[in-house]
Amino acid sequence: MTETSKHEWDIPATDDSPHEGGFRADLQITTDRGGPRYGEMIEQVRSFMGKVRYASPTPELADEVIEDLRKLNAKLDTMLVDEWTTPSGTRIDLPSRGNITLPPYEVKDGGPDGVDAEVTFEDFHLGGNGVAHGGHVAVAFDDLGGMAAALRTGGVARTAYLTVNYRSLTPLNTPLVLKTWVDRHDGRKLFVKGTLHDGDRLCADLDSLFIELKPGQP
Ligand SMILES: CCCCCCCC/C=C\CCCCCCCC(=O)SCCNC(=O)CCNC(=O)[C@H](O)C(C)(C)COP(=O)(O)OP(=O)(O)OC[C@H]1O[C@@H](n2cnc3c(N)ncnc32)[C@H](O)[C@@H]1OP(=O)(O)O
Repeated sequence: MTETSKHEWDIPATDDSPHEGGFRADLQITTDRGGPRYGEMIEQVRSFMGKVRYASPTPELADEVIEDLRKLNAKLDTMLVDEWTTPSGTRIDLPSRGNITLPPYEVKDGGPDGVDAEVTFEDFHLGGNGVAHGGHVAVAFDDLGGMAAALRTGGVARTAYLTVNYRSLTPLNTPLVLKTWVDRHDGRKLFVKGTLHDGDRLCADLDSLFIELKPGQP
């Protein structure tokens, strides 16, 4: 981990903020980390990952891309912080909170009754035959199911099981409606259901259990 603090939006990692269990209790939700163009940077990376999925470079082009990527990786090496202070995952103004490991989604409505989001699986999320990889569908359900649980309890929960039923093919590059809601809440157990629709067509549905973490639980 390297430290830099050249800009007001650089928040360096420190050792004095204790790790309190699996998720940090004082997880900050911010819109300024990473600067005003962080979202654009994430978009470029997403677009690059999608192209890599389909690109068949000549050996010469592969050489060039490797060189360019080395330079880019070296740039990012100068500004790495820990997972609690990276903008990725806390920028609620950006799709998927700026978290590149999630398919991009926008929360249209969210509260104790559930979450209503629009998700788009992109070229990067290709499984085969032009449609989304089932694992990426599960990732979207995990995050937005976890969000429904978090918004119900006011604290972060962890996935105990996640069952996804794939009912029909999930298209790429199409805005889809993903809904999650707490079907039953029993002590620390939150039984979360969800659906993913392409228009009227059901692509997949979710049956899951999230467990509310105890204070300090790793
Ligand atoms: C502060 C701000 C708040 C607002 C924020 C709003 C914005 C929020 C935004 C964004 C949210 C982001 C959301 C992200 C979501 C992602 C979540 C993940 O992907 S998590 C990673 C994958 N999951 C794991 O790695 C788990 C590994 N497993 C464990 O850690 C444990 O097994 C755990 C925590 C799940 C349970 O362990 P135990 O020791 O705490 O609890 P025990 O006693 O075992 O279970 C409690 C009850 O649940 C049942 N249970 C547990 N696992 C079960 C299972 N698999 N099937 C059925 N029942 C199970 C047990 O039988 C027990 O039930 P009985 O109380 O006795 O009735």
